[in-house]
Amino acid sequence: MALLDDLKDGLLIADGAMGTLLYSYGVGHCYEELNISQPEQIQNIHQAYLEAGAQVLQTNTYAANYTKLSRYGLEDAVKSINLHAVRLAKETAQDRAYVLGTIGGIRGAGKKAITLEEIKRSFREQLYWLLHEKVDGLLLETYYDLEELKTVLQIARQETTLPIIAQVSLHEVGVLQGGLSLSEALNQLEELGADIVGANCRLGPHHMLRSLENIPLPKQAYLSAYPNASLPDYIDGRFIYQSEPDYFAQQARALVEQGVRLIGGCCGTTPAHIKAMAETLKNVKPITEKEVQPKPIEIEAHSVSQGGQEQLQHVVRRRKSIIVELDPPKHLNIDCFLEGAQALKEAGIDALTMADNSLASPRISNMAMAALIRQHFDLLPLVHITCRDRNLIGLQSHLLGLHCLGMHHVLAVTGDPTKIGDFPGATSVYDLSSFELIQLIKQMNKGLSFSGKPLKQQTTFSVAAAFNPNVRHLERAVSRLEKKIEAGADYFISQPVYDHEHMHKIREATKHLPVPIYIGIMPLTSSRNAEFLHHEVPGIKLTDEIRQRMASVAHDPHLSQQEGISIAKSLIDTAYNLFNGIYIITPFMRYEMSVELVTYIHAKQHTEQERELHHGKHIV
Ligand SMILES: Cc1cc2nc3c(=O)[nH]c(=O)nc-3n(C[C@H](O)[C@H](O)[C@H](O)COP(=O)(O)OP(=O)(O)OC[C@H]3O[C@@H](n4cnc5c(N)ncnc54)[C@H](O)[C@@H]3O)c2cc1C
Ligand code: MET
Ligand SMILES: [Zn+2]
Repeated sequence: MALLDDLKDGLLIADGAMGTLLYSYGVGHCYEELNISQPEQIQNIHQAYLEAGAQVLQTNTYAANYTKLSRYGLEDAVKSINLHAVRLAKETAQDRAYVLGTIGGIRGAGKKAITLEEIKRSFREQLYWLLHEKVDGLLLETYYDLEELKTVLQIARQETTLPIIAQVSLHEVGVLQGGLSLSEALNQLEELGADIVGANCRLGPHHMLRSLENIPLPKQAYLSAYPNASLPDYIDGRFIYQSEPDYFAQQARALVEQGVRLIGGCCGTTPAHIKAMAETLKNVKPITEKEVQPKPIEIEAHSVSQGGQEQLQHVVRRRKSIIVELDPPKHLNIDCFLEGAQALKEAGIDALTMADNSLASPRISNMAMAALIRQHFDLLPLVHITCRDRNLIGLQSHLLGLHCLGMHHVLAVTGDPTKIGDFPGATSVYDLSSFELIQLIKQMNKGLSFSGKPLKQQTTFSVAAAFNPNVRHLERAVSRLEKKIEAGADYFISQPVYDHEHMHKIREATKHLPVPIYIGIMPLTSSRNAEFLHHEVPGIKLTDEIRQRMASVAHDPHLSQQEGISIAKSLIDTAYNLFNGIYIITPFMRYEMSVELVTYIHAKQHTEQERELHHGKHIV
């Protein structure tokens, strides 16, 4: 409790970075493992911070949990790494500094698909050993995801009465990923029992200061800040931070004027920064009152109409609806694509879906082709977006571009692996999973970027997600759909299905879902095509009967195409009675096959309407 007593009417100077300092010395391996293999190196760092004037030291345990250590095969070393870390810091500190057991956020800047259950397990184990070794307090730091920080804070609060410092990290000034204001986040942390609340990392002193300006002093808790030294530069393959200790010290003073009482440094800071800061703050007293002009974060979002365009998920609830996939060409002769789009428009489809480099092979950008078909044929484009080809920056810029072009229908998918495409060595990005991409788009629909920055307008995306029903355990695929709905999916589009019985099973397994499904139908073009799809394309399985039917006409290309159409029609007959949405996938730009199937569906609809009319008349 002494630490908190000291803060009652004074400041506490904390230490600076551990990780980036080790990195600057050339350490390229797990930093926390050095507690065991190079204890003197860690103690030298503690010693240097202590001599610089730090009154609070952090243990070298930022990533010393099961989840992060397992990346180095060190998952069994959680206990020893944490125990050693506390001993090293305490031996150095003696009675001259407090020792905080540090536990870093796991989810990091992108909300990686790691469950809270796993985070809790990892956290509990590390917490146990840090408390066991009698630290003076806990430093929960670098949490970009508030949900994660709140979860672990509650666990820590139950386990100890020691001082707990809870620090978030921000991408943008004053606002958390997801759009919550820093002030509100700190409020919530205080309510959950954090003794000191604040922010660390990511922002240099300038942006940290701007983030803390205009936020009120916490009610009971104290305020902390551990800014980075600067923004990092990338020189000769290494990240370098500007080293300007005097500037850092001046900014630290300004931070104290905003109410900060526990002040240290994060990435890029060194003992020189802490020394300059300690000297500058020597006789400085904390502020006790702060006048704040509350400045609510202006989302300024207003929605933009889609020009009367009804979203597909509503259309398909109301009536039968057909969408057709026609993929952009892999070459620059686009005549055939445009002819196909025109023919499909005339056949009366609801939307044309265009893959995003499907099978991981480059095609003309679907955004460009979408612009062309809208311009030429006033056809509704549905643009697939994969997480494979664009990082978090590229994805957002792509989505903003689509919105500005008036393209509001997207399908959010992971993307086929590059291994199966034309460039098997190409990198795959996967900054986001398909679930996270759906969430991102839905956040943009609220007027916020990934980092919480206001977009000044709400996007109006209607978001489809992928459904692969061709799996052994259908219930598992359905539970993925449920998660996608939770993430915000408005409707589903499925892989092609080639089995009548399975189609009934799919209907049974999905009928409870609150969102509609477009069921996939792809006409086969030949027996070879059928065999390839069956044996080599992930997510597609054909029945023996269908393969035999195609094999029986293998000698004649025309007959093969006819047989393919006839199989597709019979699958449509089944699908038609079970689902309102039909998704036809055009094989090899043979759009005339898709046109024939669309016409077939319309004829069915027509007959049905006639029958209903007739029946109705009869009743009257
Ligand atoms: C309608 C549709 C359109 C598509 N368009 C494109 C496109 O334009 N470009 C492109 O490159 N790819 C496209 N794909 C392929 C798609 O990206 C991959 O097939 C993807 O892995 C499945 O969809 P998802 O991205 O939603 O995956 P998710 O459901 O998020 O699955 C991601 C990972 O989980 C695994 N997984 C999926 N289901 C299960 C399960 N039941 N149990 C355990 N693990 C599972 C998968 O193997 C995958 O590795 C499309 C797929 C569909 C259905
Ligand atoms: N305190 C930790 C360190 O300096 C925080 C790092 S933030 C990525 O290593
Ligand atoms: Zn940092």
